[in-house]
Amino acid sequence: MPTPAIKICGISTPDALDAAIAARADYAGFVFFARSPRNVMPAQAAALSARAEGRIARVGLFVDAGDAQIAEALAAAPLDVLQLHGAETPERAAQVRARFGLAVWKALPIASAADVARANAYAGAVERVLFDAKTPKGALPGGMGLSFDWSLVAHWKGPLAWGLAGGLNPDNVGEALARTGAPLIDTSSGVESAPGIKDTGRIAAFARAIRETAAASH
Ligand SMILES: O=C(O)c1ccccc1NCC(=O)[C@H](O)[C@H](O)COP(=O)(O)O
Repeated sequence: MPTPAIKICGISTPDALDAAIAARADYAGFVFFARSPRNVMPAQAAALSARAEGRIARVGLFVDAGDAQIAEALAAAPLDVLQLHGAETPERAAQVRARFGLAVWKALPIASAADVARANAYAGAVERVLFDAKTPKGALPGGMGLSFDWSLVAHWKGPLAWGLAGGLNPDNVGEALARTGAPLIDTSSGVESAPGIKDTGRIAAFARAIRETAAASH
């Protein structure tokens, strides 16, 4: 199995960003959502974006954001990908892609096969879907350390690129990769010591576990 792309989400400090780069992660996620313990303010995002430029791709995460909020973030911090993590429809996602001219990823909350099937509607509207765990009503829509039944997306052959998220950490990511063959793996709380506090050792261990699993499959 090829080594999947690795995304470390919820980065809010230079140390965490440097750890993701040192671990050879492909994507660093910055959360623009006020309720999140990982929320970054525009000035903070600007510094992180500049530090990341040319070293790791920058993903901005938004939850049901209007154009004005996304434009404000982009004015402060150039981004390479916009990740939509709310209830955005395929039409809204396509609108965001056209308006900002950036790759768009749509996160989908998964608890059943019907949830996975919803991904098909995003073909042509976004570059990638990210299968994540469904979180309880009223809770944050991501970054909760919850996983879902990986067999629902095992070796998914849909009409667009995809990724796996939700409750992944250095201890379980090898099994998740072996069981799903996901081409992109995303984590946030699984590489933290407390909500919003990234642990550089866990970031390194996460990437190592992924590479060891991929290498062992050859
Ligand atoms: O991380 C957050 O605080 C967050 C807040 C609101 C929407 C999404 C959020 N995170 C999304 C991510 O990309 C996470 O990496 C993904 O949900 C997996 O999180 P975790 O289960 O903690 O690894």
